[in-house]
Amino acid sequence: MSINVSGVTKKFGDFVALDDVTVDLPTGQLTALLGPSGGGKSTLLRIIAGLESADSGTVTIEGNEATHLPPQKRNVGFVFQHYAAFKHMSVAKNVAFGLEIRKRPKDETTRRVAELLELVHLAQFAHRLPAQLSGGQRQRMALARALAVEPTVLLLDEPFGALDAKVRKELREWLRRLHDEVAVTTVFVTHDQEEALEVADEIVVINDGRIEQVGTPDQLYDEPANDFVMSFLGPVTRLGGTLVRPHDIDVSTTQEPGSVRGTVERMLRVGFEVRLTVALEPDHADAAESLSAPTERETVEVTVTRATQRHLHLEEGQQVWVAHTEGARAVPEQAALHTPLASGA
Ligand SMILES: Nc1ncnc2c1ncn2[C@@H]1O[C@H](COP(=O)(O)OP(=O)(O)OP(=O)(O)O)[C@@H](O)[C@H]1O
Repeated sequence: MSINVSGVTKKFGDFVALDDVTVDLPTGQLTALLGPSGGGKSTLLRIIAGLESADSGTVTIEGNEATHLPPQKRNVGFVFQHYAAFKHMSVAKNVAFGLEIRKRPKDETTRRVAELLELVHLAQFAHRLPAQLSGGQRQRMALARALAVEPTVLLLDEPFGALDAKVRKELREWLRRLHDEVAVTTVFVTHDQEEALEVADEIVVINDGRIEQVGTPDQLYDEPANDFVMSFLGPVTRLGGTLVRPHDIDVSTTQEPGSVRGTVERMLRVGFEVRLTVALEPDHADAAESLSAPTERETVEVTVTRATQRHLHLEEGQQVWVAHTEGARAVPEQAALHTPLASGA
């Protein structure tokens, strides 16, 4: 195990930012720390980097006890959301900086910088100033600079967070390819579930200073440990006291065993899929209650393909029956959900 965090607690005054966190981050992999804002992701990353110290617990990097080592002795590379480049130095000089202060031979530095600029596809911009680069190019320069000193571990704190959606998407595909080429153990912070699912080998879900689940993207998506992880990783809806993904619900125009009757209230076509909002028939108990206090009908979100919609001739106002698909992942609904349901996210 490359990075081992054991029993780490961090408080800011009375506020517990990390609560007895233990996790192993595997060597050579790309791991995402994923969770909502304020959950403690950056604090954990900064403790691994040595930029913040834990109140208790230990950090080991490649078998070396690092808990009390200063950042420069941990051999980690770090990239922040807003990268502070040396404004008056060329891109090549910025990348060379770490090698020069380590007094590496000049020809070695020149060769290494050329290699790195090639790797991050900035070779043609070597002599530009950072201000003459786009935001995405600047972040690639930041990565080259962090990689220059051959860190054991690369730590990225929302590296693409300040960029627009299109560039962000390009850069995360690029990061995945870069990691496949360089294979340095990389940990990156993100609050974007799509980014984590698309890029990471392993995801650590952090919420309220605690780890909710650790697993591969498939494990987290298919076998969420609890309602929080399930809601955070993709759209969910409620049916029969459980949380279920909208595409894990079958729609039928005839009654099937165990199905619930409802009416298609809204139908929205989004690309290749069709999203239905089905208002469920209240059961007898609810119906009796609603006589005294009329309440809104319970609705369930269902996603079907265009082919299914056409085949069943589904339209608004139509009566349908809904049921969990066989083998659907359904997590019992808890009294209080940690986050609002993210339907259609
Ligand atoms: N230096 C500090 N002093 C006081 N509170 C802090 C400090 N740093 C972080 N916190 C608090 O600790 C909690 C966790 O912060 P952290 O930055 O680790 O969260 P995060 O999951 O990275 O969130 P975000 O995605 O918004 O960056 C937050 O509530 C934050 O306000």
